[in-house]
Amino acid sequence: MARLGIDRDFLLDFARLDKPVREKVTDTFAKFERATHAGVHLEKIVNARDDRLRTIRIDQFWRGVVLAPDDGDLFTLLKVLPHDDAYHWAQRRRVSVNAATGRIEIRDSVALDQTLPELARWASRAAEVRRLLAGVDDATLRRLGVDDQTLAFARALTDVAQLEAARAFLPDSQWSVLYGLAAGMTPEEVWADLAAATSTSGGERRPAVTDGATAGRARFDPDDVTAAVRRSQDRVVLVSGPAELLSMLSHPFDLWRVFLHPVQNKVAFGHYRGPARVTGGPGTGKTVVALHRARHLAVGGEGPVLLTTFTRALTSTIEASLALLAEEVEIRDRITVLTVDQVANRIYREAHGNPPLLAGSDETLLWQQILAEHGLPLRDRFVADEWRQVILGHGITDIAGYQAASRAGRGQALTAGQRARVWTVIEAFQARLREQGVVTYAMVCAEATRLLQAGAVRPDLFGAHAPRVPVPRGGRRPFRHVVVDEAQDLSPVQWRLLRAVVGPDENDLFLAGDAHQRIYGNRVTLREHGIVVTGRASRLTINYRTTAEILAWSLGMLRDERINDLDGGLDSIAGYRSELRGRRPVLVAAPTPSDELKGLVDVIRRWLDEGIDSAEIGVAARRNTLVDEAVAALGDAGIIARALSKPKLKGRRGAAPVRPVAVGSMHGMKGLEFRCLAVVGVSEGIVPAHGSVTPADEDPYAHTQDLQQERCALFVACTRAREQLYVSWSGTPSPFLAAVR
Ligand SMILES: Nc1ncnc2c1ncn2[C@@H]1O[C@H](COP(=O)(O)OP(=O)(O)OP(=O)(O)O)[C@@H](O)[C@H]1O
Repeated sequence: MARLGIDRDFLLDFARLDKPVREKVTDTFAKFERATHAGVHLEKIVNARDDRLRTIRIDQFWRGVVLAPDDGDLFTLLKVLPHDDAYHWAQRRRVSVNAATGRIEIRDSVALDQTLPELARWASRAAEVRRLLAGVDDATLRRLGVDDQTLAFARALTDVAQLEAARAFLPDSQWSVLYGLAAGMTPEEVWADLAAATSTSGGERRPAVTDGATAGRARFDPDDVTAAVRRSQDRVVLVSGPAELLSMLSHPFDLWRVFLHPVQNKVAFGHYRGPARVTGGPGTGKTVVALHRARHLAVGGEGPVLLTTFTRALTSTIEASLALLAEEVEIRDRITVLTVDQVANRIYREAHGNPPLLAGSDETLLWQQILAEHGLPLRDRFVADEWRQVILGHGITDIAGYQAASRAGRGQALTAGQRARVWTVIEAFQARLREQGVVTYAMVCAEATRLLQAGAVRPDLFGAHAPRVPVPRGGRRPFRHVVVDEAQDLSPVQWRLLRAVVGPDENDLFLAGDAHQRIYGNRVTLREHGIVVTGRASRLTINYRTTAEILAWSLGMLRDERINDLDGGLDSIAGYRSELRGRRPVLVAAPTPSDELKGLVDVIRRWLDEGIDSAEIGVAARRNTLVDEAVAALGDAGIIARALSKPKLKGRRGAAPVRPVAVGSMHGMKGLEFRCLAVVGVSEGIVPAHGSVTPADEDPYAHTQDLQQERCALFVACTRAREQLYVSWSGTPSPFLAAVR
């Protein structure tokens, strides 16, 4: 049966139209979809480079451009433009099937033909200039899907700026191949991005990039455009009916809902025989993948899905995105979105009532008091972490267990004698908590884990979503699947809880995270908690959020850091890239803090004058006092701003909603993004924050880890910017800026 496909570019055009035109477009294509194209008139285009391109009338002024292959099986909406532009666009374009991926690609054939001679002339005149892709031979380019016309163009390139300018007319995936190679990626790395596409599209075997046996042999029918469209999940979505069409057209800006990169697609919809993990730099779409994964598992209907992370601010952004992705009530109801602490709390409450929680500051005081009483020359933070990370984190209940425990990632070694003394202090601490009748968050988590392991938790505690499989492997648990976002910041005790909340089974745990964005002091080796992802780990490398300029600058801050992953190895920033271009970050030194705030007001005013919506502007600072000062300075200048930690501002009844500039701590920025972002107070003594770094002479290991955490917090803040980043300080700049100033 004939079907309708929507191309990514069509949706982007549609998003930019005025509402009345959008309504007409929606009407036209809803009719088109209902009539299954019979009786709908598609206009041929005179002088077209590709006669499979047609136009469709929307009204007197607007036209849609449709790819209508000869077999009439699949119609793809490519563009929606004013009448003359639509014809002009379609006349110049040629559709082809990429030889490496089998997906469709569209090029501006006329522009390519016109640019090539000039480029070749320039290249031959500048004979001493090295050709951009001199290091890559033709056979490799062909294996990566570069065809004759693009190859000729690629050979004439001498500068990456020429390639950037050619983005508008080269076929998409071939452009990405050339750009990746020009940026220093190896053919194998470029291939890895492409190869994933084909393993999700019908299971055709893909040869390695170096596989000489298949070189030059066509693997996909170059004329079968319909098959190519079906393989192109990253740019065309096939509509399953009018409801899906309307849903897509009602959220045209949210491309992530429908178009996934082949690697994202493969990871989100994969079948895993156990826990799986996806890593990737900032903005590579890990949250997007986690959301699609959760929906996919919910659609699978094997049982309830927990989608979890570590803060409430993150769960609220996840909730909002999930509302867009899982619109069907039945599917949405199968997904529970809660922080790990909320899950623990609910389990604890069910068994024991509300936990009498000890405030964090009181916990610190108690540790200090007990350490003083026992005369143990260790820092309170060290012993508190030892208790949380090692003892509660491994469910240790006696001294023998502690003596035998792995302390991987804890730094300072402890002899058996020292461990015995630490154990005594910890016992005294726990006894004091019992006397006072209070518990800490970590204890709530540990107790919830114990209850789960003892089978003492009702399987329907989080909702009555009876699993289709009556008793899953590993016994009844509240969830059949768990999807974790921002996995790098969970603590060992939280991992134990998550391991216990879902039975060991296929597709049980799915983790998304980035060790470079670890902003809390948790060091975890997942294997120790029964979560083994070996053979089921993937990495995303393309940043969809931030421009290449902002990304490269931010990555510069982490270049020499040794970042531990979640499995005892090291993570790397190699290969993260963005294909978006923009302005370089602006760095501003102010003589005094008040001058710095004046500079902040000026830059925000400039952004507002440029037409940036105030809600798309953010300000980040390390200290909460600086957050308050920034809100006040903006307020005094007549710019409405809100501290993220404070309740939302309410407008007057009937008035337009208030859209304040968001001001938050670097930690509070996690999970957010802004078109324009100012990071202020990046001065010595503030970044890294004074009290947050253990002095090197007290504990060199903790010192290094604390510094890294602070550096990561600045990195997280800066990578929230999509288009413009402004970084300022007063007095001496932060030492973290030394590498990038
Ligand atoms: N396939 C896609 N198509 C369009 N936009 C995408 C795609 N994938 C991700 N994005 C967009 O990129 C931005 C970053 O995505 P997301 O928040 O999922 O990344 P992340 O890896 O979780 O980032 P971080 O680790 O920095 O929090 C979002 O605006 C998202 O909508």
